[in-house]
Amino acid sequence: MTPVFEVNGLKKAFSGLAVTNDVSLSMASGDRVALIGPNGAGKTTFVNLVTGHLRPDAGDVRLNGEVVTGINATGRVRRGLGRSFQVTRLFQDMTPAEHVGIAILQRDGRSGRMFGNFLSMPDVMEEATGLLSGLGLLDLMHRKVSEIAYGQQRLLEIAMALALRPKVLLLDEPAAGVPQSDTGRIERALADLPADLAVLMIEHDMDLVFRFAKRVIVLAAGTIIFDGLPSEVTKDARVREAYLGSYADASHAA
Ligand SMILES: Nc1ncnc2c1ncn2[C@@H]1O[C@H](COP(=O)(O)OP(=O)(O)OP(=O)(O)O)[C@@H](O)[C@H]1O
Repeated sequence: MTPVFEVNGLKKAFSGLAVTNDVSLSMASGDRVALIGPNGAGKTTFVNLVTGHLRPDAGDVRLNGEVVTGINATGRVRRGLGRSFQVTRLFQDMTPAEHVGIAILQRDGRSGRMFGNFLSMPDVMEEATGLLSGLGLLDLMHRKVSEIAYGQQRLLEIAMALALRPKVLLLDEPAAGVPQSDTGRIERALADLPADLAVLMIEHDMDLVFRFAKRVIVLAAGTIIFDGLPSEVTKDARVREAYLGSYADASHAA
């Protein structure tokens, strides 16, 4: 079966320093993969190469078998690549309903002149309501973003990414900055993501990684040093040395 997402021999250097160093991996529909690694390992650079926000020096990115390396970020979104952002990029004066509504219109190529009255479009609002309801945001859908909690803003980002009906979803630290009391909501949202969606999550919180991922990829100094089962990652000598030593030595060690 053709992988839904694949990168081959991806390379990127900044000022001669290899930040992505011959990275290859593939994912199938329904995969739940965590990408971890120490600060500066190159995780964000990798995501930017995949989304089309950075151009690789070598290698290619494929979606559903199609090489998209020469296609811009918008074209990749149209081909099924979704992304939520590490830093919140929401408009404080707009509501969740408006954010998701705009994402739906963009997906359908109906943006532009229709922005003004889409809140009165039954099909758009029905879909937006369903998405926001699925993420526990129904009661807040007509409140301003500035009035809702940070954890709920992160959920809204996921709702917007899902509105684009991705086949592959990149989640950049979905729980970062969310108070402990609200991380349960994020975890539930992750558990409820569509079963056939391939999800690649960058995350530092290892407890969340172990609850979410069926496969863990470890990046260190731009190179994949481990790609395998969560139960194996804490036992791997290179991973322990590069990243997980203290975690693996704690009671979580498998
Ligand atoms: N545009 C750039 N120009 C020069 N160097 C860069 C650029 N972007 C990233 N780097 C460098 O590349 C390396 C990897 O950075 P990157 O942000 O991809 O790592 P990361 O694994 O996402 O780190 P973190 O977990 O801290 O977010 C770092 O040394 C960083 O300083």
